[in-house]
Amino acid sequence: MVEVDLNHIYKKYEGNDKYSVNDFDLHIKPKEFIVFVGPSGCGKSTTLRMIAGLEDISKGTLEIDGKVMNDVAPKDRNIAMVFQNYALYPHMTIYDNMAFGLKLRHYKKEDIDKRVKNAAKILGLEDYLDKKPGALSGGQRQRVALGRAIVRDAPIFLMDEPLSNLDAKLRVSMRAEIAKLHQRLGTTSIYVTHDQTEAMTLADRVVVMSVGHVQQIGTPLEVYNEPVNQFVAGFIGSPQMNFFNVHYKDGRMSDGKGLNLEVPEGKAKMLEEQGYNDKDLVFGIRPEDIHSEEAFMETWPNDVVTSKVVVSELLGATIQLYQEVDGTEFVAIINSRDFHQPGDVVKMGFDINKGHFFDKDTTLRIHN
Ligand SMILES: Nc1ncnc2c1ncn2[C@@H]1O[C@H](COP(=O)(O)OP(=O)(O)OP(=O)(O)O)[C@@H](O)[C@H]1O
Repeated sequence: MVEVDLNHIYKKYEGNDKYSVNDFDLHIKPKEFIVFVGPSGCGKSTTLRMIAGLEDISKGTLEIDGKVMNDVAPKDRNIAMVFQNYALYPHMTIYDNMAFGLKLRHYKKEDIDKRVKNAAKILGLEDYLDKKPGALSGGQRQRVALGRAIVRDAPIFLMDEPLSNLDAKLRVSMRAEIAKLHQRLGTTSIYVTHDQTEAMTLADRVVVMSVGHVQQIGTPLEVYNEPVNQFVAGFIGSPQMNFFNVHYKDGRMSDGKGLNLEVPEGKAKMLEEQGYNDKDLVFGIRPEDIHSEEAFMETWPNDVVTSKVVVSELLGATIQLYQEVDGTEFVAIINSRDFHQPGDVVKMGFDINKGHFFDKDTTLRIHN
């Protein structure tokens, strides 16, 4: 199995005055599943394409198993890539589509046959080998595209938004198939997506990017529970974390309107020790850390907010309750037993200990 090193990599496209990728520094361990995630234009595809050799690296080095690859041609990097628009040949059968890359590389006929049939078995495509892509569903076509990568037996898989052309339901099932495939083959994989759910469910480690810069690298739980800054906190998680502009003073925070809450001792001490007493801050709390249970509100009576329901989305076991307090909106995920209609006035308990404070200027998370 193969490791990949991106050492302080930069990319500037010809004609642009700014770098599209800045100081990308990452060591990818053998068998790791890495996901680059971030909004459109953040530089994730560019980074992937530099690894594949489809774009030049402006500065820094790319190493595969300790060998510098910057000037090695894409075909000699031993990398298999799956694209968003599967790029299948419409006039060829599924068998020939999967065999094509191997034929170009002059593999023996028997070897090709063995590899294609094995990949078809892994992907449940055995009954479709004689068909043309036009006869297949979107999900099946995407499987063929994966099959083309599998037959190569390449030690590195690169995937650029491979599921984004599929409908929502198919995306979820293909996501699970990709996870299973990775468990089975153990190929070092790099996957690009703008969908944080895909990133969280597939990755061993996530690289969160924004406007050409890596914001945080960590396991899905690390980036969820310990975001380095407000961008990561807001980007990872759905619905997204609620943010409030508050003023903190002597164990309380207030937004100057309907929000005036007690800050538990530990958090208050942390803020004061770092010089944040009597300062403006951003407070962030995830929807699942806002509670409707009486017992919670009795325990923390000074962290209860009275709000008005704006939208109530019933998801089954839970409801996403969008609410408003003096013009400030927030969302809570609560048990659907506590169902409420728009217009209802409700009380919600904020679990401040689970929340995060961010420096207003640097946007960095304040922590011990
Ligand atoms: N061929 C190119 N020439 C000039 N600039 C480019 C080129 N390709 C990408 N860029 C610029 O580089 C930046 C990063 O683009 P990139 O495609 O890597 O982002 P991305 O995160 O993959 O976004 P998306 O999900 O929209 O593809 C963007 O500002 C884009 O305009």
